[in-house]
Amino acid sequence: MLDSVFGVIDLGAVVLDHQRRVVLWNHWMSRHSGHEAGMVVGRDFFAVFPELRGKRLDNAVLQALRDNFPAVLSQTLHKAPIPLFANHAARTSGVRIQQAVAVTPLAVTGAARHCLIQVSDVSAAVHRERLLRDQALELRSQTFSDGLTGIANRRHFDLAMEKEQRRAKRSAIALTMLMIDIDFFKAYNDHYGHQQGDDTLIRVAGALAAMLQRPQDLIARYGGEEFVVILPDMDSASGARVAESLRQRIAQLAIPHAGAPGGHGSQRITVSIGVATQAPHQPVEVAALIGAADRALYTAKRHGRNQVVIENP
Ligand SMILES: Nc1nc2c(ncn2[C@@H]2O[C@H](COP(=O)(O)OP(=O)(O)OP(=O)(O)O)[C@@H](O)[C@H]2O)c(=O)[nH]1
Repeated sequence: MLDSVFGVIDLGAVVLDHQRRVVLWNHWMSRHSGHEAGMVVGRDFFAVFPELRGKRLDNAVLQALRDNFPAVLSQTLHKAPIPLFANHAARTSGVRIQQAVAVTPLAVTGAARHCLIQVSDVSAAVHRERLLRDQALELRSQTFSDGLTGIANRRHFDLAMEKEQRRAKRSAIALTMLMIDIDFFKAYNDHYGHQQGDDTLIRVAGALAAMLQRPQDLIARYGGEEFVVILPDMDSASGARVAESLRQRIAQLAIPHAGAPGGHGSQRITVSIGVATQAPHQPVEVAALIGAADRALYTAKRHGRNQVVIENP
């Protein structure tokens, strides 16, 4: 009866004696390892699978036989320790079964301790797990990026800004932020239509993002045709230089804006930028910093747009 059970269970079962010789080898093991029981019974398990010598399973078997300790091999660390294959095609292409392996000491009357190695096929579970992880990553990136332009969204900005402000305060370094707004964008939409408005937003966002070179800099879509940039560890003068280069870059794109009031930026798409800086030893609230950048932007708009204005919080 036990033989029949061992023969049909959907699990690899191997019993080793105290010398690590194979005593029992079930049908599942024959099918997936390519070794028939007749070929392996009586042989050292680690001579059958020499690549396992000195590995985690070797250690687990030693502990079970010597110290009477059971062990479960972590699935995340040892995904496919034993060369076992679902079928011939998988063997040819070298794709192993993903395994969960447990080693259990076995007391045997009248003989030194044996151990049982159980191997289950967790390929489906691993596959499902990978799928779920990929989906979670995808969802996470959607939660933090703007659907239209692909740059960070407002939520991402809010979290990053809080974090950078705390870091700047703690490390007594400067923190600069820019608020950028496309000029006469309502007129652009009115003239070219909303679809082309969207395309232009994508182009402007891409051009601004490409100008930021330090990995710690972050550009986000703040809403509508407004963008924000966080420039950690940057003082006001350097921040203003970055802002000016961004302004020039957008003007250089030379995106026609026939709907802009005559004379403005030679009727090209332009941006106005407000700059605000938290000085190294003068931390302010995030809201105060954003407020200052916003006021600077408003001043830039009032003074004719297509320009950079600095305001301290
Ligand atoms: N195509 C498109 N337009 C948008 C989007 N979000 C906001 N807008 C438009 O952007 C325009 C912003 O206009 P306003 O805030 O009045 O300012 P403006 O016309 O840019 O003028 P100034 O900012 O004063 O230079 C509005 O017409 C919005 O409809 C978007 O996702 N796609």
